[in-house]
Amino acid sequence: MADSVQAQKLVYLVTGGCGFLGEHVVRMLLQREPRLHELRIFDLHLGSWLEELKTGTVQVTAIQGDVTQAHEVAAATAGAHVVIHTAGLVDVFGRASPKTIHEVNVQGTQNVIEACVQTGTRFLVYTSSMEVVGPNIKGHPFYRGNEDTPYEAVHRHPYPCSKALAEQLVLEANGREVRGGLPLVTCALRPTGIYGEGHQIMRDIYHQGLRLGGRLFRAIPASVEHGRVYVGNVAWMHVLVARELEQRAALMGGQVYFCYDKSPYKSYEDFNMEFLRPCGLRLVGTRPLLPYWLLMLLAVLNALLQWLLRPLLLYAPLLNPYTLAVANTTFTVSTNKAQRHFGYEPLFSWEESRTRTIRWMQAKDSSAQ
Ligand SMILES: NC(=O)c1ccc[n+]([C@@H]2O[C@H](COP(=O)([O-])OP(=O)(O)OC[C@H]3O[C@@H](n4cnc5c(N)ncnc54)[C@H](O)[C@@H]3O)[C@@H](O)[C@H]2O)c1
Ligand SMILES: CC(C)[C@@H](O)CC[C@@H](C)[C@H]1CC[C@H]2[C@@H]3[C@H](O)C=C4C[C@@H](O)CC[C@]4(C)[C@H]3CC[C@]12C
Repeated sequence: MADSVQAQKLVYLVTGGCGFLGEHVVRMLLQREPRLHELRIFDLHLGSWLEELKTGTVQVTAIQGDVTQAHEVAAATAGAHVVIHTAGLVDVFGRASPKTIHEVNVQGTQNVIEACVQTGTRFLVYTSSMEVVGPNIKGHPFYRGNEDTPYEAVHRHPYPCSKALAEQLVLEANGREVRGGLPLVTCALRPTGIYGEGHQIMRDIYHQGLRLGGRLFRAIPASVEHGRVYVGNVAWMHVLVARELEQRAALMGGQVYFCYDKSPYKSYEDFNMEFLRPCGLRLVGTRPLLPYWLLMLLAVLNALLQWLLRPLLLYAPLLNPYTLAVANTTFTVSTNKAQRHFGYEPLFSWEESRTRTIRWMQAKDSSAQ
């Protein structure tokens, strides 16, 4: 793309562009992709903040649409040079049915692939997830592994199953002929737990702490490492991959890359306290206050309550059997494949990532008061 773009201006499509990660990808493209002519933002729910983006030199086109509707995806894709597909149902709390999760994450991704083939779009970057790999249903730890580390990736939960299927579709589509006779070039990025400005789960945990008098009670051993990556660095990796995919198609096409940066290896709870402590919360206990079996019993009761209440209301607490198992299983990555293949270096240091996230939390806190 580097050769051809000097003459032509690029059209990008970002699906899920109004989501937590999607918004950062959109803003990063506008800031750091000088060859952009048009940026199409496709989402089921368009944000009002999109209006502020329409004052620049890049044509910003907001498209309200559903990835499960093939014709809507095809219409949004027609004429695009690159598709960054972040749209998805990120649900591990039982809010959506397994069927809906599959329709959005798997069929939606298939629709994006077919749209690229039918309309002649040659470059597709898919936002996959660490959960394609693990933690698996056996609770096997993945300790500072990389893209080549052997690991039994067996899943039962609808979300990781859907992400694994979607990723497989994307990678298998690499090399397919698109309209015009050239090959489709695809790759998949696997973020670990993303944090940063706009992270709803962090906001939920903060509000849970406020309801408990400024305290959170340790449920996970501090020794259980959970990989986290700053949203700005994940967005940057998406922009970089999209830029390099044509020039390095032979190397990058059909590849997966973990998203990583210099965020420290900590337990999920201890990592969150990096941002919640400056907001006045404290984590009670140097080790879990309740034994794992009792936590699992509470998690199962939450799942039962969710099922019983479903006809009346949506009860979707953070603690359920799946979230407890994931939080309780070490899963961290240590890799430099993205650096080796396309020169990725984190754009934001750990200190910058932490400061930005704290500022966002505190701004949210003050606006909520
Ligand atoms: N948040 C994380 O920690 C994390 C980690 C790894 C991977 N991911 C992946 O990153 C992507 C974005 O995740 P996120 O955390 O920003 O989630 P999010 O829910 O904030 O954003 C998803 C976006 O997709 C849109 N969307 C959902 N269904 C749609 C549909 N049918 N048609 C069109 N748009 C639809 C939503 O409206 C939303 O704007 C997902 O594919 C997710 O699997 C997220
Ligand atoms: C109630 C306690 C046990 C509390 O510690 C639960 C935390 C739990 C809600 C999170 C622990 C690990 C998180 C997941 C992980 O960061 C990676 C993910 C992959 C991504 O594709 C989607 C989000 C997620 C599944 C993320 C969701 C929240 C946790 C399960």
